[in-house]
Amino acid sequence: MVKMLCKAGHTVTVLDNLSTGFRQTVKYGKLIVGDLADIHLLENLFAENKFDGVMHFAANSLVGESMVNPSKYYRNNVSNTLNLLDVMVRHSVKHFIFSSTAAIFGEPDYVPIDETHPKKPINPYGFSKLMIERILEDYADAYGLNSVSLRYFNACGADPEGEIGECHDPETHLIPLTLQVASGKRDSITVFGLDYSTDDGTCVRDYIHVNDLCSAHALALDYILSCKAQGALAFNLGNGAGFSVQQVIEVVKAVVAQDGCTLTIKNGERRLGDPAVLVADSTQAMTQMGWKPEYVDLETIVRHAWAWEKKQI
Ligand SMILES: NC(=O)c1ccc[n+]([C@@H]2O[C@H](COP(=O)([O-])OP(=O)(O)OC[C@H]3O[C@@H](n4cnc5c(N)ncnc54)[C@H](O)[C@@H]3O)[C@@H](O)[C@H]2O)c1
Ligand SMILES: O=c1ccn([C@@H]2O[C@H](COP(=O)(O)OP(=O)(O)O[C@H]3O[C@H](CO)[C@H](O)[C@H](O)[C@H]3O)[C@@H](O)[C@H]2O)c(=O)[nH]1
Repeated sequence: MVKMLCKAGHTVTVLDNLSTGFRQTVKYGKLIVGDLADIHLLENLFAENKFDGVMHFAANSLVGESMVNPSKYYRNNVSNTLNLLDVMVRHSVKHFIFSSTAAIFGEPDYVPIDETHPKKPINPYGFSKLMIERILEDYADAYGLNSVSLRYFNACGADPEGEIGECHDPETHLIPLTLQVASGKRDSITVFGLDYSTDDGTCVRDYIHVNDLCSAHALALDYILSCKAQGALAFNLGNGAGFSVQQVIEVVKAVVAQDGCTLTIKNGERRLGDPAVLVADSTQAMTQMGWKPEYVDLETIVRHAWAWEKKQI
């Protein structure tokens, strides 16, 4: 995102406590190492800079961890976000783009999931994000803070130029985990459940390229900066097409085979809390903001992620 903004001529300041992030990935813009819990730091930062808007990605985002340590999730994702929102209000910075998630919907009543779908999270992570969406509605009414919440489905891929890519520890996501098997970092990939009511029995997800998420953020910021829309908006972001776990693994297998790499695949039990199908209806983001995902082809997404993974070996 920072790369895209800087290339578009913006001046960007990054605030990150490096709890799960990495100094070396901030190749563009200025990095300030600090925590959103530090209100004095935030006050000084906003006093010293005249920001047009804020994009808020910082969060803890491991669903399983949120079940056993909800305090961490409500403190960081809700309380620390409130610190940020309040300092914005005090300094009259009125444009906010928020990283939300498909997890706010919980077990879907229907797919594809549009913005009017009931919001019934099934874990503290999802609740923490939904709480901020709710808070943003009140902050729009009371303080005139304009915001766009972007609910990502399964974020994946990597910088198409190969400069920046995904690096989580622990890694829990299907595509990077499968690629780590191909690169030799892991022994095998386990398919979590083959008894779902889907065509091949494995879960279906909507895989959306990180650069398409970034282009949606850039459009969202333009959208509220240009005063085309006000208030607290929210859009679902996905490719609109679902792929099963087995389909993803097949695509990965074909991509890595070109480098002579292979996969060891194991069948396992269902992972707790995994809905069978999560697919987004992104019509609103397209019609209202003019968003159009560019990297819709799963093979392209996997190729970009594989190019990044190969650089990590
Ligand atoms: N990766 C996905 O599939 C996905 C899907 C839906 C939503 N999201 C959301 O997108 C955002 C980014 O996700 P990601 O996968 O890049 O996660 P990530 O953990 O790689 O990035 C989060 C960043 O926030 C920083 N951070 C966390 N708490 C902080 C604090 N208190 N102060 C300052 N910095 C702090 C971390 O150091 C890290 O650099 C998150 O809000 C996440 O909930 C991600
Ligand atoms: O080793 C693995 C890892 C994952 N999976 C399966 O692959 C699919 C995708 O799993 P991911 O963990 O890659 O992604 P999720 O769709 O479960 O989670 C994503 O969407 C969630 C919202 O539902 C949250 O936002 C979360 O942060 C985000 O990564 C799931 O069916 C999962 O069961 C496996 O079979 N084996």
